[in-house]
Amino acid sequence: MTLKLEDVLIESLPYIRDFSGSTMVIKVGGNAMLNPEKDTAIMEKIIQDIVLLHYVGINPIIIHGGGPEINEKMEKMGKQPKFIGGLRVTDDDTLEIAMMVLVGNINTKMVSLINKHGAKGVGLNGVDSNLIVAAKKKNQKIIIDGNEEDVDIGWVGETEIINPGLLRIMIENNYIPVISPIAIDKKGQMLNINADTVAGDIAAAMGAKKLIMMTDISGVLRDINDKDSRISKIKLHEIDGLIEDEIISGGMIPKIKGAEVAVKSGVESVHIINGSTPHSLLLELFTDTGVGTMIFDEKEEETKLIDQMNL
Ligand SMILES: Nc1ncnc2c1ncn2[C@@H]1O[C@H](COP(=O)(O)OP(=O)(O)O)[C@@H](O)[C@H]1O
Ligand SMILES: CC(=O)N[C@@H](CCC(=O)OP(=O)(O)O)C(=O)O
Repeated sequence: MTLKLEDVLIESLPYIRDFSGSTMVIKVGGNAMLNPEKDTAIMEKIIQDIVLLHYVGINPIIIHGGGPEINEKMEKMGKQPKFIGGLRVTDDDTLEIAMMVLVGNINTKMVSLINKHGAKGVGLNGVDSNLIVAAKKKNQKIIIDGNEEDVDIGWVGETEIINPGLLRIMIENNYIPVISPIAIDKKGQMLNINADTVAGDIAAAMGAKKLIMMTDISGVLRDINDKDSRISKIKLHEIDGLIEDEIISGGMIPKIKGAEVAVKSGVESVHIINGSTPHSLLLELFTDTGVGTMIFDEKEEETKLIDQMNL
């Protein structure tokens, strides 16, 4: 059945009413926004949707990734990308490349698209006004040839403090902040930090209503080889089991952990959706059809239901 435009608009009304005035953190993954042809068509569609959110009264904060672009640049420079637990092993050169790609390239492109569509974008990274203060991540234990070894993964950050003052000023003044996942430590050393981790931390610090993570897959799959096995809802207490049973692996680990941090801090729900499906963000937020995986705290849901019954 094709819905008429007026039906679609009316269906969105309760959502717009509920979301207007709230802050939403939107994490746009590198895989979601760049198609293999490297044109900016998908990125532009995502940005159009975000500008629309802005004009219906939502305060969007964008965190972007760029993993595949960093891989490509590294390979061009003769370096082999390496990941441990979903995090990039980052030596001096890799940090330079990551900053070049994230801050210099992707961030600027996204801001220019926001401006093109009539809103005011501002590019930031964790160094600006000490937005993301991090510490170098401790050595990671991994199994090599059956033996447990301690591996230094280099200039990778683990969030210590988020200073959201600058973000609040921007939102109050109608700017859309676009944040690259580069952090700074207390001695002034730059650190590469996973964009999902940053998104979870910023959503928590800003008391966001929702965190939306846009990736290249329709959500968390029970079987990674079966695209019809999407888990539509994950409760907070189910997360550890999904990691232990290795249902969730690789790049999905920092995503679900970022989601956990956000929900534990009071963010209503986190949604993992396929950003390369055009306008999936609008479908997820403004229609009755959920398109991805929603992560939430069942205890909060129960309290909300009881509150509604007592009204
Ligand atoms: N259970 C799972 N369901 C879905 N994707 C998974 C799962 N486990 C691992 N993944 C992997 O996580 C990837 C998404 O993470 P990542 O590549 O880091 O994306 P992004 O660049 O959008 O952050 C998927 O493409 C998939 O390969
Ligand atoms: C430490 C670490 O892994 N940093 C990430 C930062 C970019 C990122 O997170 O990009 P996606 O969202 O596209 O995966 C990296 O170097 O790839």
